[in-house]
Amino acid sequence: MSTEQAVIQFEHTTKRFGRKLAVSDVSGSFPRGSVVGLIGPNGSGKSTLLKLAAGLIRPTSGKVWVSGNVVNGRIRSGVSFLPDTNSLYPFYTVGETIHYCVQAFPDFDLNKALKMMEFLELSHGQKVSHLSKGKYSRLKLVVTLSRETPLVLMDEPLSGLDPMVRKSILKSLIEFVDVDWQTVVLSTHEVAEIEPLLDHVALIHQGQLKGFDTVDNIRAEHNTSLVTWMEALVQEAKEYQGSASVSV
Ligand SMILES: Nc1ncnc2c1ncn2[C@@H]1O[C@H](COP(=O)(O)OP(=O)(O)OP(=O)(O)O)[C@@H](O)[C@H]1O
Repeated sequence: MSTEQAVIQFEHTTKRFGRKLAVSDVSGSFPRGSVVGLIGPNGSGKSTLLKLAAGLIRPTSGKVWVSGNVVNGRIRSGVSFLPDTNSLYPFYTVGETIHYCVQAFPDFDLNKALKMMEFLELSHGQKVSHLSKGKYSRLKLVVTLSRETPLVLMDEPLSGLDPMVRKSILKSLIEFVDVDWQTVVLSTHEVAEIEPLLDHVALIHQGQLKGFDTVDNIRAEHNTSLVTWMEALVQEAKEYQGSASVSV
């Protein structure tokens, strides 16, 4: 895939935290205009890959390209990032948070935010520190998805949302994304729940990219669900490691 077609490109990207190898020699491209699911077991390196693409951390070696430019530091424009931590100012109200975003991000679409807030039943006067976990997660989604950026990165966007509603919430919010020019990459453990929303899926295991394909191909060629595809590849990787460790 050429750099023009790819919105994110990893080129032998490695990230170490001290002695811990979090991402190991990942090479691959994520295409423009799709919804990509980053899946893998706990601690496999999903968050680290997203942070590398957002420029929040730097690779130990190798490169990361976003929209054709090498990532050298935090990207303020062109990328909207939803972290898996509590990232909102607790002393603001919901309305003040939105106002802050309008000031901070020239690409913030206020009309979109207001529509999402209405749909998600968020009231302007509520203080962020008083929001329930679910409402807090909803506000994070509004803040992230209201930005008109070519790349939207979301780390565990379903966390904190009530299992009864999270699928319908995410489905409705993804409809606010214009896949003609925007790409969404989201990490999740809830593979089965989000399968219908995804165009592509990338499987990360022990810091390595073990699989990348369209969801349609996985269903057609492997005649299986994403969960089964993921489990088979993880098992294969474990068996390979087992056989490699006994060979001399
Ligand atoms: N700042 C850090 N310092 C030390 N180790 C880290 C740091 N961040 C991540 N790691 C380690 O790197 C590995 C990959 O972590 P990462 O958070 O990227 O995985 P993940 O797939 O997002 O996990 P989860 O699904 O549990 O959120 C883990 O072993 C983790 O403990």
